[in-house]
Formats: sequence, structure tokens, C-alpha cells
Amino acid sequence: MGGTFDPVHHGHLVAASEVAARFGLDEVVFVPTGTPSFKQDQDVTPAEHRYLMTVIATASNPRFTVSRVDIDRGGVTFTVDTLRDLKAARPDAELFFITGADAVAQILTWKDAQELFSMAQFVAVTRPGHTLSVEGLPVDRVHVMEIPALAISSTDVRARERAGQPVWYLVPDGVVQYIAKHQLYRGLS
Ligand SMILES: Nc1ncnc2c1ncn2[C@@H]1O[C@H](COP(=O)(O)OP(=O)(O)OP(=O)(O)O)[C@@H](O)[C@H]1O
Ligand SMILES: O=C(O)c1ccc[n+]([C@@H]2O[C@H](COP(=O)([O-])O)[C@@H](O)[C@H]2O)c1
Repeated sequence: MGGTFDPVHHGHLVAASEVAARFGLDEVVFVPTGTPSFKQDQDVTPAEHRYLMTVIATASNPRFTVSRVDIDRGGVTFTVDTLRDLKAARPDAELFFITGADAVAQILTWKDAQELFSMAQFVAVTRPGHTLSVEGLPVDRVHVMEIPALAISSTDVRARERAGQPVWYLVPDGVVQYIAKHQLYRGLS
């Protein structure tokens, strides 16, 4: 599952769990972006914080792991590189790339877009207020999956932190504590 995870929240975790159940996946690898390609105009929290929060959030699920490939590669993150690195590490695996329908809606503008569809199947998870137009996308390689309505976003979590509002139960307890310990999101949008 690819995302900026700034921070990871229960919407991401429910989505990963639902997709794993629907497609019978052995493992869901959370891959926090290095420098997200479409968020270069935004302040993004340093990758090590996003990575550690994702490790904390997924630690209790034996099928959830976290990969550093996008962080360690450095530079702007492109999914074509993510998939190449994951495939190199697991040559026999059939890959499903999970991310939000809002992101998949723009997939034709991603780097090496046509190549992507031969490297993995794509699962676009929807959340309240986001739908996906599948026009122009190969229907046998892109699956849309509705996730039980969890209107949680990282943007909202950051805004709540900034405003001194609680984020308990929107993100895992360990992530609440990590945010407080490192005083994240006090000055970010
Ligand atoms: N509550 C949710 N339900 C289903 N999918 C979600 C939910 N929140 C995020 N996603 C999807 O997960 C993918 C990766 O998430 P990302 O790290 O960008 O989180 P986000 O909450 O969308 O962040 P931000 O608000 O900062 O844009 C996104 O493409 C997004 O659409
Ligand atoms: O490869 C690309 O060109 C590309 C462009 C935009 C987004 N992505 C990927 O889509 C996923 C969701 O991105 P984001 O910015 O919504 O967190 C994440 O894994 C990104 O690396 C990939």
C-alpha cells in the first residue's frame, strides 16, 4: 500500500485489511513515500517520522509490514520504481498496488503509466466523498473497492493537532503518543 502516511491513520489500516481479505493477500507492505511526487508544494514531515509511525501502527498485525524502498532510494517517489524494487525483493510474488481512488484517478499522469499495469494490479480504495472514474484505465488491472465509511484523512489529523483537538481513535494509540513525543504537526498544514 503506497501513501505519504503523514500520519498513518485508521482509514489506511481498515483499507489494507479489507483489500487483504477480498484478494486473499498473504502480506500487505506499507510503503511510505520518500518525496511524494504530487505533494512537492506541501510541507511533508521527514520520512523517518512517517516510517516509524507506520511501523508502530502496523506492528500488531502479522500480515502487515513496512518497506523503506521509497525512502532509501531518495529523491521523488515514483510507483514504477517502488514496484521494481518490491518485485526484486519478492520475485515470485503477484503484486497488488493499493492506494486511494483519488490517487489512482490520476494514474495516467504517473511516470511510465503504461508500464505500471504490467507490473501489478491496482486496487483503488474509495473513501467518503471520493469516486473513481475508470475511463481510460484497463479494467482487468484496476479494481475499485469501497471501504466502510471512515472519513479520516491525514490532513484532518494534522489540523486537529495544530488546533489542540484530540486525535485519539483516529490513529492508533502508539501514533498519538509518537506525535506528542516528537511534537509533530504543531506548525504544519
Ligand atoms: N479514510 C480513508 N479511506 C480510504 N482510503 C483512504 C482514507 N484515507 C486515505 N486513503 C487513501 O490512502 C492513500 C494514501 O493515503 P495518504 O497517505 O495520501 O493519506 P491521506 O489521508 O489521503 O493524506 P492527506 O490528507 O495528507 O492527503 C490515498 O491515496 C488516500 O486516498
Ligand atoms: O509514480 C507516480 O508518478 C506517482 C504520482 C503520484 C502518486 N504516486 C503514488 O500514489 C500513492 C499515493 O500518493 P499520495 O501522494 O496520495 O500519498 C503513493 O504511493 C505515491 O508514490 C505515484
